[in-house]
Amino acid sequence: MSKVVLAIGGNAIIKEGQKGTIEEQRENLVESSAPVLDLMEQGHTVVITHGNGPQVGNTLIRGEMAKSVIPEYPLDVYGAETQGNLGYLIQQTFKNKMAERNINKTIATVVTQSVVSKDDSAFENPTKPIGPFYSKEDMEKIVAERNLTFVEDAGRGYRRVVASPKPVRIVEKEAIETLLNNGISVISTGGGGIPVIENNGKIEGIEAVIDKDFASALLAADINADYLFILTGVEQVAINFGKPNQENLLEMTIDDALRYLDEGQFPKGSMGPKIEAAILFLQKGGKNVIITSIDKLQDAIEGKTGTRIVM
Ligand SMILES: Nc1ncnc2c1ncn2[C@@H]1O[C@H](COP(=O)(O)OP(=O)(O)O)[C@@H](O)[C@H]1O
Ligand SMILES: NC(=O)OP(=O)(O)O
Repeated sequence: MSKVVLAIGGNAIIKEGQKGTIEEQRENLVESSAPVLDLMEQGHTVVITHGNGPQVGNTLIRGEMAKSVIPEYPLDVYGAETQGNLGYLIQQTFKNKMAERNINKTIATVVTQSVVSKDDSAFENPTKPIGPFYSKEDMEKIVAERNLTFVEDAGRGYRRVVASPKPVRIVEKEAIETLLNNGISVISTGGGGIPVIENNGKIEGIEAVIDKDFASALLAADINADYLFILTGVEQVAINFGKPNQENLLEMTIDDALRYLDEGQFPKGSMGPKIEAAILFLQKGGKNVIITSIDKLQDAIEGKTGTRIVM
């Protein structure tokens, strides 16, 4: 049986147009659980990683709005909060659904740190969209008052951006492997892992939000996963996305992917990092990497849909 890493987008847990209540997130996770449980039932070893873009942005706003009453925390600590919060929601929702289906397995969350380089140029050039989507008008009001950077995010509105350095090492890799080797399903590397740097032999947090697709690719390669699934809001990657001549792709070579990236087919804040993460996994020796939506997981594993990136 295969070892499968499933990277679930933060935007699948808080969907477009939703406010992000706990009820909404639980409901979205219930919906997401069935295809994952199918894989567990088939005997695959499952690692769930997840995004936190909407959630960490919301937590940041909560901290900023409450700062006259209670201390603000740095962004890495807010990232840790989202790992706990989402890990809890995922493990509880999935465990309840597993009980309904008599799947007798343990599922547990690992608070995960990802080492980044303090010299990463991303610290000078924020690109990671987090938090809610704003209209142009609302975004301009915020920018007039505060020195924040926003980008237009894949036609869905404007979002605040923060630094997103590349992960270079997953600190808790051995703990994750030990759990998997003992039959425990793992939720880890949430939000790409809590960003930390190495300083004189010690690790310490740094303010950023890591792209969960890069961190998932790194983890998947490190634990020799057979499959990396990057699960998002679309069934397939497309060229000319959203245009009348949109063409969905079942397979794409690395060369094609690099050419399309150059042409701007895959935006930096949304599909771009997923394609780059898929390439990273293959370059690190990974074999199967597929981008699809969670409801199409089974069809994608059978090669019927999704977009498979190949050497
Ligand atoms: N070329 C493309 N093909 C398919 N989807 C695209 C493309 N370009 C942009 N997108 C958009 O990017 C989204 C995925 O990015 P995002 O929502 O940020 O990811 P996540 O699911 O990790 O939160 C898709 O749901 C789609 O709306
Ligand atoms: N951290 C991260 O990549 O989150 P999203 O997938 O929600 O953008």
